Order: sequence, then structure tokens, then C-alpha cells
Amino acid sequence: MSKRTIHSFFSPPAKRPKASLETLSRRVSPPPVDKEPFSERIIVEAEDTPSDVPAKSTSHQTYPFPIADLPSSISEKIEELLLIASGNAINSQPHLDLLYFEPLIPQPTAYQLFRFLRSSLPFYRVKYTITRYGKSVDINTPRFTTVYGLDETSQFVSTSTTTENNPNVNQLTTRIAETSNPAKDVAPGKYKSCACPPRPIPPCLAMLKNLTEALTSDTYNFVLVNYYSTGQDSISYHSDDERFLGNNPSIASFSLGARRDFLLKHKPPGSGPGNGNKGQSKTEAGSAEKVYPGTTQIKLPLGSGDMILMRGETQRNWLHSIPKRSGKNNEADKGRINITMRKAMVPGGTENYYQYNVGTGPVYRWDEKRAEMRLWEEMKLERG
Ligand SMILES: O=C(O)CCC(=O)C(=O)O
Ligand SMILES: [Fe+2]
Repeated sequence: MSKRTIHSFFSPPAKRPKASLETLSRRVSPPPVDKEPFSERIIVEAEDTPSDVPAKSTSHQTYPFPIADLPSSISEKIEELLLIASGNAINSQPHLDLLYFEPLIPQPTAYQLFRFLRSSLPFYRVKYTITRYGKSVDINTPRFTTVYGLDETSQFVSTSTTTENNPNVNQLTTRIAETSNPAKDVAPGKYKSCACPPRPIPPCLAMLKNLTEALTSDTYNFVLVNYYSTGQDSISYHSDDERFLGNNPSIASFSLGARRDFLLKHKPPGSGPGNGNKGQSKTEAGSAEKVYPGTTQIKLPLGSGDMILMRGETQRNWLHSIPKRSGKNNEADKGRINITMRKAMVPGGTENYYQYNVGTGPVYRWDEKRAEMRLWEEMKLERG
């Protein structure tokens, strides 16, 4: 097999001159560790916000609005990361296998990417009902979410075109084919119970997925995005151990924006796979104080640009959470994006992910002027 060059990991191939000596010498030194408080960074980095507002975007029949492509000032920096990235293993406790890149994306690129994704992606606030102890309970997901992708049994077969009236919008057209036979479209009922038709991963997130695949030597078919708008947004203790991910799944998890604590604790003795599954119940899986004998709870204060790879037996044995945080001048109130890459093996994974991350409710979009997530329908009316 021929050796892949760094550029072959990214599509479309970047049209740029070979790196200068100056950029190469910058690559060999490790990325600066970001110790500044997030609030100060906003002032400093406002000047670094990309001036080349992306001219291009991608539209698809399943997207509520066209999704901007990454500006080259961000994508070029991301391409370079493969050469400098190095993670630290966290594996000294039983069944725990983490690789922590602190950070993977240095400042100011991480902050630019945070602002770009917050304003470019459609988000949802998913509501659903579960049965707990025989009673119906309404759940309001305490964060904004969105998801793109398709499980291993199917694939998007895409064509991308631009029209003369709108040369800056790539019109992505897809059919969903069987992976086992790409000539064959999936049966109309295959994803019938999905909350919405599966959505192809937009180029701005595909770029990050390609980087992650090259870095971790794993492949992923789903990109899930969480937006924690304030310290009151959270995700309770759970493990991503759904059967549709297969045994010992690798999950890569990016943090952008405000620093938030990521807690991990070993599952209580006797709890099997599927316990603490956030998909259906998102129940608190035991109290934070109870720890499995011989283990301790871990707190990682994840900062902007950090990436944590959870792999091996971690999901089967450990729970993780982003707890609520309150208080005046709370950094968490500045907003944080989390992006996870996963690989779902069967259609049940596709159904689960769209049901719990898109759902059937309204679309939200970041309003830069008001600095808040707003209903897209209202924003459209105002825009006229
Ligand atoms: O926001 C995070 O860092 C964690 C998100 C998470 O655990 C999940 O989406 O399953
Ligand atoms: Fe998780």
C-alpha cells in the first residue's frame, strides 16, 4: 500500500504552496498550553477572528439552512495539527484507557473554530418521554444538540453541484445506498423510525473527522455536537456503551470554548453494559460519592482545543459527565461546544442518534447580535 501524505487525509485536497521553512519550524515546537482565563481570551482573540468570512457553504435537502464551509484560515491550521499532535495516556486505573490531547487545537484557532461552529450549525433542544418506575416522565435535554452521519450498513452516495445563480453554495445531493452494494439504494423503510432523514456530515465537520481518523487510526461515521450555553447546561453521568457501537468503541471528544469539568467514575459493581445509557433515560447512574473499590473519581477541566479519546474498556466500565456549574462571572456561561466522533454499526444507532440529538422540535440558530440561541423560524421572519 502506498504511504499517505498529510494532504491525502483531507478532501478536497488543499491547493496551497508547500510549507515555508518558517511554518515548518513552527510545527516542530509543541502547541502553547493555554492558561489564560476564557474571558480574557475573548478580548485578545476578538482581533484574531477570521476576516475571511467563508464565502462558500453547503446545502442539502436535510439541512434547515446552508452550512458554511470552514474558512481557509481555520482549515489550514487544522491540517498542520497532525504533525504536532501528541496525547498523554491516562490508564493507571482499572479498565480506564484515555488519550488526552491538551490541547490538540491551539489558540487562537480553537476559539475561531468555536465561534464558527456555534454560528454555522443548526441546533435542537430535544424533548422526549420515558417510563420510570411505571410512570411517564418528560425529559428536556439540558443542552443544545445536533448530529450527522449514517451507520456502517449504509452510505451516502453524493454529488455536489453549484448553480450559476448561486456559485457560492454547493448543492449536495445524496442517495443512501447499502454499504454491501453501493449500486443498491436502501429499502424505503430502513430508516423509517428515524426522527428525521439521515444527514450527511457537512464539510466543516468532515474536516475534523478526517483529522481525528488520521490521528487515532480509527474510523467514525457519526459526528455529534453538544452546545452548553450556560453553566446550567450539562450532561449527567452516563456511558456511551450502546450495543450499536459494538465492543470497546473508540470515541473522540473535542472541547471548544468555555472550560468545563469532565468527571469520570467507575461504574458501581454489578452494573452491566447499557447501564447509564444516556440515549433513553439519561438517569443519574449512582451518586457522585460512591466509587468502585480501588478507583477514584477523575476531574479533567477540559479547555478550548482539548481532545480526549476514550477507548478500550472505558465505556463498558466508566461513566462520564459534565456537571452543572453556577456562580457569578462563571466561565461556563460563555458557552462550550463538544464534538464527539463515533462509529455506529447498525441502523439502530442511526435511529437512536437522530431521535435523541435532532428529535422533532424546532431548529435553533446562534444570533450573533443578541449573543444567544434563537428559534430559526423567528430569525427568518426578521430577515424577511
Ligand atoms: O461534553 C462533553 O465533554 C461530553 C459529552 C458526552 O459525553 C456525550 O455527548 O456523550
Ligand atoms: Fe458521553
